[in-house]
Amino acid sequence: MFSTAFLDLPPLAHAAGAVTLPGSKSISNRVLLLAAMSEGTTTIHDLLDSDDTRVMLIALRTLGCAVEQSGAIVKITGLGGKLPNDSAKLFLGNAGTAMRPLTAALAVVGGDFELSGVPRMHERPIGDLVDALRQLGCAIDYLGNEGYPPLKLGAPALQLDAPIKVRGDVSSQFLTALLMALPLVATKDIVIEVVGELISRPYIEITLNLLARFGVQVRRDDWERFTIPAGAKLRSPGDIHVEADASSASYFIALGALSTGANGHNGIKIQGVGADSIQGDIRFMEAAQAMGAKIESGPNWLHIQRGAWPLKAIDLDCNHIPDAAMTLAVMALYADGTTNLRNIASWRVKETDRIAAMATELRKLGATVVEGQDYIQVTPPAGMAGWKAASIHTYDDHRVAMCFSLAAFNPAQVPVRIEDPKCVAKTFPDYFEALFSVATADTRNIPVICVDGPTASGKGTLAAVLAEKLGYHFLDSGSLYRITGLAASRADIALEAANEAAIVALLQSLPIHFEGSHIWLADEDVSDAIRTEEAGMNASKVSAFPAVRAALIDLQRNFRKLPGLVADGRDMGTVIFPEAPLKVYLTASAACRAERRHKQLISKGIPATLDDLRADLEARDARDSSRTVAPLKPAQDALLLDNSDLTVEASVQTVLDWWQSKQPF
Ligand SMILES: Nc1ncnc2c1ncn2[C@@H]1O[C@H](COP(=O)(O)OP(=O)(O)OP(=O)(O)O)[C@@H](O)[C@H]1O
Ligand SMILES: Nc1ccn([C@H]2C[C@H](O)[C@@H](COP(=O)(O)O)O2)c(=O)n1
Repeated sequence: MFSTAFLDLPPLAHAAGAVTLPGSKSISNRVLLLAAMSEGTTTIHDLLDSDDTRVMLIALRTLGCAVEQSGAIVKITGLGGKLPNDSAKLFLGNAGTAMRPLTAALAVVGGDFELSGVPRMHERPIGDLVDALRQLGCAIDYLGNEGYPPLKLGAPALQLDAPIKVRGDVSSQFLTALLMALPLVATKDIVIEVVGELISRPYIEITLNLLARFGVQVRRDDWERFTIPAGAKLRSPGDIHVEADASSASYFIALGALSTGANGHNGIKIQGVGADSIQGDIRFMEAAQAMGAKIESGPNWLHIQRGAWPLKAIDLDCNHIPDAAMTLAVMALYADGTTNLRNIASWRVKETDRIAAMATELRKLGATVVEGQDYIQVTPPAGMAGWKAASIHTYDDHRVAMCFSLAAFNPAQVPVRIEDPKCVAKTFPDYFEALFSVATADTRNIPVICVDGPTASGKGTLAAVLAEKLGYHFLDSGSLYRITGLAASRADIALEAANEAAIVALLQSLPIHFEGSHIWLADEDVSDAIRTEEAGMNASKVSAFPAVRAALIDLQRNFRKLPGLVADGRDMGTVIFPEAPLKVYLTASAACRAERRHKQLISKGIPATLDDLRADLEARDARDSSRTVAPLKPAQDALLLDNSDLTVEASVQTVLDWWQSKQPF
């Protein structure tokens, strides 16, 4: 997951390949609650691991439910509707799929409970559910604003005779919550009557479908009256598999519709969900097809290719696909006219006011947007010149972050900044990794920051922090020369010009691989072995051989991958990435560098003297600067930074400021 303050997406060119999507949030949290409240043990496969499922799991454990987790398999020992802990405070983050159903289940079972969430959760209405539960005799008080969480629940005095009326036109989660809770107390037939037109019906279908899997057949009369039969009991189905999330699939369906192929592949294959999914958002497929996507489907998979181009503008009632419809609003940027998405009032009470958020952010990109209480109309930017690079505010809303990533395919090739990318953790923590696994950019558009300079100037330290802050890959090019020197020494090959060809042959056979900050040679972690002063000097010697340098060029350039790269070394800016948009030449006085290296070695328990270290590093710099090929020197367009009197933090901030000054947002 990208936990950076922002993630800059360079203009993306193509996309092709396969993605396996995480489990559905709606199914995951429903299954967790049903499993916890049922009799028997349920083994849940492919459960979504995200913020919203995590708060549900914590809540269930707090209530005394036994939960065993091993990877994507979770085993729940059901409580059969009886809670070992009937007094608890539950924090439910911003998970509507936890807050609403848990409120209903705990209110009917009874106890002393407090349910709260993040500030936005306390702005999301729950009054209609509370009103319905109070009709049943549940004891519920508001601890903050009337109609909103946090809530306090007490012991109920249940009256099950009269039909329970619940509004269906604000959120279908209220009805879902009642449907899942009432089997816990169904000593007689319990009737629920929906007041107002029921929105988001497909989510109710998921609920009914899953209740049936847990042994409860709800009788439905149209979409107005639901009866939980007397004697209904939740019983574990044993094993249950969670489908991949159809709302998450919408981004990759859109991607297939937008992009041309790459690497000899055409289209996007989505694994884990097919056209016969029980999730309502799968009908996003139809909307995407109406806009031009070509879609094939099989058991648990979809394959999407670009069809009509530009996409066709549509006018659609999106009530049945409220979440996935946000993706249509971004696809509308690539359409041949104005797209009108109607009947989406529920967007206003989701993670944020999604109509306002989408309108604001689409306008930043150059679109013309008209918004109403329950609709949004999007007209694409006028021609290439109409597109603007934009920093997209994401409102702590995962779907805003994910759908706006698609704007990076704009024909004007302007970059898009996604603020707070970690908000995708709500449903799809590795969304951007999945995107980068299928998307490609023109290599020249993938940003590289080069940090070159003499020994112990702090290049590695600076470059690693920059990479972490920007979410970029990191290339420690010196490590490649160090490994080469180490391997040659171990093979008893003297580091002399006469052995250049033998050293290159050895280098080409080396099974080097990188894992985070660790470097492996076959199955040996050589991260420490290559860090000695001797290894540094040996690296300097082998790095003077032109054939060794040539053999390492492609390997280094292959580090230039989405979303970007920070590379440190001696010739990053002059030879390996000469067209990099930012080149930093980092220096510090020899005395200062010797002192830093001295401290570094002493702190690792390695004995060293200051004078020897200074002599060594000056000898190394002299060799590195005087060699014939790719000598150490600043690139002509490098910015010089002497950090003798700067802290690491100050150096990092200086370079980040330089980087920001080059961005269009
Ligand atoms: N601005 C700074 N102020 C103080 N100490 C620093 C600064 N930058 C780096 N250091 C420290 O200096 C030491 C050497 O830094 P680092 O290993 O990053 O240098 P380098 O240029 O990558 O070295 P080499 O070329 O040998 O790989 C480290 O202990 C690091 O913490
Ligand atoms: N791009 C590079 C990186 C490193 N080298 C050589 C010269 C250095 O003395 C040696 C070790 O580098 P370090 O790990 O200390 O950064 O490797 C080079 O020639 N070109």
